[in-house]
Amino acid sequence: MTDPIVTSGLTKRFGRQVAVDAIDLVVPAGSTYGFLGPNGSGKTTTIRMLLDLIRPSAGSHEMFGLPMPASTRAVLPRVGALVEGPAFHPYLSGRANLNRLDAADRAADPRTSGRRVDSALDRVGLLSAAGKNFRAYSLGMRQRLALAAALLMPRDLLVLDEPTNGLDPQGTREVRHLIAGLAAEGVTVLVSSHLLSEVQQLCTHVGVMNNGRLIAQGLTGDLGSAAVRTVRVETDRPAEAAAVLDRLGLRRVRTDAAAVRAELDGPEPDSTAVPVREIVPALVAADVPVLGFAVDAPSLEDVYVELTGEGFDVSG
Ligand SMILES: Nc1ncnc2c1ncn2[C@@H]1O[C@H](COP(=O)(O)OP(=O)(O)OP(=O)(O)O)[C@@H](O)[C@H]1O
Repeated sequence: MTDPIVTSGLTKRFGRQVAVDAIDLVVPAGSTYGFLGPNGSGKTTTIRMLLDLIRPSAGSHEMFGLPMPASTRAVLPRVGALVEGPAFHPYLSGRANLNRLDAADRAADPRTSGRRVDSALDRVGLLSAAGKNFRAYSLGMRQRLALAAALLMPRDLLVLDEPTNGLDPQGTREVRHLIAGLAAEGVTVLVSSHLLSEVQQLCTHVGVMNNGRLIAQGLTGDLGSAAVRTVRVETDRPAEAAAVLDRLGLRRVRTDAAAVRAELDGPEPDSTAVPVREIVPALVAADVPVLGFAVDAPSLEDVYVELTGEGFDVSG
């Protein structure tokens, strides 16, 4: 199957600032692709270029194998998008707002409009609040309505920019569930997020943006295993422990008051990696008291921090 999104050197400059810097993004068919990165890293700008809301400064992209923006009219009906929310009318109900949007879609059959609108409202859990005025909606309800708007027609690809922004934990879980359900139906989903835990739970693939560049991309599981494992030795003699780890050939040995940490292996499978089982005996042989010992497998968070040098808001 053709990949729904393939970009080549896609670039956007605002004046002198390079917001998106020559990225080669590949969103495979059937994937749930988590587009991760800190605020300002270029995710929204990328999404806006993909949807032809702004024109790239350089590079190109294809969607479903068709060149963009030349094929916008053929491609966009296959794409549901949640980007900066559609303009909802504040004095109309949620349902009336969707009715308007549905009526404006030339591909939508007016005879089945009511059914489409109700089913979209139901999917996002807004059916019972459908009659309320939009302006009485909470931020979370507005976000759900925007999602419902993206789901009015069946889509091959959904592009969701921070869909859980403004949602409470319950709402976040529901949106995650909804996305998982759509993915299970075969819809490809590109979802941007600064929430690592969200991406880890939901996405088959991950791309990490930093300073406008796509610095990593691949299967969610592979990204974690590409990073190094670390060893942590708790001891009241950290300097001596550090000397032992150093001698064994561990990398980036660093100490604090009560522990020593070091890297066990490099990013690639490495035949020169130090066997874990040799570490504690070597410490004991050097008379270093070992009060605790752990090998930490890297999480996606470690990879992210390693790649971007930034902390991550994992709690949301
Ligand atoms: N229309 C614009 N004019 C000038 N600069 C812009 C414009 N849109 C975005 N930028 C800049 O481009 C950079 C990338 O912004 P973008 O919104 O794509 O990041 P992001 O990763 O989506 O972050 P966020 O999660 O905060 O939306 C930022 O430095 C931003 O200030």
